[in-house]
Amino acid sequence: METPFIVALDFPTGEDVKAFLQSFPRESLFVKVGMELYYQEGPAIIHYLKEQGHRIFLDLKLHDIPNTVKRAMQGLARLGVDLVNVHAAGGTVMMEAALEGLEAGTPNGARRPYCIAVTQLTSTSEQMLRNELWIDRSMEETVLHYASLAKKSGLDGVVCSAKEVPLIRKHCGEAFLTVTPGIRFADDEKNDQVRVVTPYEAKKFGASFIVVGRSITRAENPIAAYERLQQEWKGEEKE
Ligand SMILES: O=c1ccn([C@@H]2O[C@H](COP(=O)(O)O)[C@@H](O)[C@H]2O)c(=O)[nH]1
Repeated sequence: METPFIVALDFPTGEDVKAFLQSFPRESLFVKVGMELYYQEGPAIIHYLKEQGHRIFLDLKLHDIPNTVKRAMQGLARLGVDLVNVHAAGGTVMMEAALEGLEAGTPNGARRPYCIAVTQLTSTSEQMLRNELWIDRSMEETVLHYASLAKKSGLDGVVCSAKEVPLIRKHCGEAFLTVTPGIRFADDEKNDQVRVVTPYEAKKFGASFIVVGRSITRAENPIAAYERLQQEWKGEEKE
């Protein structure tokens, strides 16, 4: 899945996506389709993006009883996306069922989509963890525990903040994928994100992939923002 940059296509319609992608006429991107877009456009948007040569992270964060997740994953595997996910909070039996569904649904000769688990959303703070979710552990301990459950279930990696990557790498190994949203340039608004890092910091923490939405999609010049991302990843942080 070579490029480390995943562009979150958080748009309400396929037409908006097409208009946005016109800025990148010659680029084969790694894009993320989330709930906003998929719930409106369904499989058609996946077929369109595949035809255009883009790689796809279908970010639907499945979290349900094991049988439901297994059957849903069986259908998603047929779409031919590269990466899908679940919530680790669904537990190991649910995560194992997700993999079984993906394996059953992957067409002969194709590679099954990578499957990763959300540890804790990057919009969650340690205070929310304790006061709302009643998880009486630090953010790092909680994220590491959920990552360990994902690894034990056979998943390929996790969604986490880049801040937690060094700890996860140490315990789950270098091959375990860390896909990290909550990315902002130093001069950006955080919006609803809490555990935020810059692209430069994410690289230093060792993230496998960074997921970038509004910093590119809502930029005045998305191409310039994408190029800035590439520069920062190479180690050149803008002052
Ligand atoms: O913990 C998570 C899991 C998923 N996301 C998704 O990533 C993008 C981030 O968008 P920005 O505009 O760069 O904030 C968005 O699609 C989320 O659904 C996440 O942010 N955190």
